[in-house]
Amino acid sequence: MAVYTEVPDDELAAFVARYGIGDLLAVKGIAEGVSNSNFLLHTTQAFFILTLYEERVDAGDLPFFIGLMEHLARRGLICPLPVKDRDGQAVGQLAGRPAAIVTFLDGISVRRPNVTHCAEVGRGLALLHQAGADFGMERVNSLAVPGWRPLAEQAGAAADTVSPGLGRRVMAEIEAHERSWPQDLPRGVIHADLFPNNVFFIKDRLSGLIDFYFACTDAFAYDLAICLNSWCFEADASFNLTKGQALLAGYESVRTLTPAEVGALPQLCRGSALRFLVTRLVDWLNVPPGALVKPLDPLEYDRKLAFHQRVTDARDYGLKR
Ligand SMILES: Nc1ncnc2c1ncn2[C@@H]1O[C@H](COP(=O)(O)OP(=O)(O)O)[C@@H](O)[C@H]1O
Ligand SMILES: N[C@@H](CCOP(=O)(O)O)C(=O)O
Repeated sequence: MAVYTEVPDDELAAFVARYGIGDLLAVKGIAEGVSNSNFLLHTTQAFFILTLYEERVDAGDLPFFIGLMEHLARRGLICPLPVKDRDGQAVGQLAGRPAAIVTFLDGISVRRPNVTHCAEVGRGLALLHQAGADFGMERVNSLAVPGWRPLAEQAGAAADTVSPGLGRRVMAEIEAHERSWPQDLPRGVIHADLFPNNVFFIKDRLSGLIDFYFACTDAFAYDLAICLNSWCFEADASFNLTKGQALLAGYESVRTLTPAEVGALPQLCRGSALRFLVTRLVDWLNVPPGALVKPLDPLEYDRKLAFHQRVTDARDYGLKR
């Protein structure tokens, strides 16, 4: 359960009162998520989500995240809308942390996506890329290639306690990407963490996207690679080509990939598997004492990486050309 920060009742009541969202009827810590502390608020008006931003989120980035959700909502994308307090501010301080309240989205996330879900998320991702096109702000991706080595170094020799030889495998992979990461691909606002837990469905139709706290300015095809990794593998680490085909076709029903993006896709998939391998590895080795959180398995991404290392052509992911 991701609740790192406990909030005293009186502080919470005073915080909520600033937002004019009715009186608090109930509050529950939310079990899902690993990055921030999230609470479901039930007030006399509606349900809301309260997020306390934890260490991984730089407070200086909050105007980008908040502004992005407002922008995407204006462009018709269904995503949480930050609520403003009586001074017109979306971000306040609660229990010593920056905190915000956003609207609650209906729908449920799926644990085992089917082919229809994959097609829907591909289409949704492309719509997000389009909707972000005229968002005026930029944010550097702090978890792009230059961010991987410091994380691997932080894990250090302890990586091999998770799996023998893991530290060496990760370093070799980082060096390969540092030498040859594709440049000049079409770029713009990307979600950068559009995993199944961050996408809601109602009856197999995508109903909303959440968790924009890794969003940044980077290559669109890298975002697509993150989705291929998180939506199209089976539990036994085999890649499901039908799901890959559906996800890519869903994406291209809105935005056609350029030849450069198609050519780069295998390396982008490899790199994005590595990105989640290294962040999970560091989290696995550093669970904060007392935090109610279950770290995610880094080796799931080690197995996915092994698959990508054998791929040479975007057709291996289901691209039809
Ligand atoms: N706007 C929202 N509407 C409905 N549920 C939400 C919303 N935001 C978050 N949640 C719930 O909270 C969980 C954790 O949120 P998430 O943003 O993924 O946290 P984290 O930033 O820790 O990853 C989600 O899986 C979902 O169940
Ligand atoms: N999606 C990442 C972890 C980030 O978790 P979230 O709860 O912020 O979506 C992973 O699977 O490693």
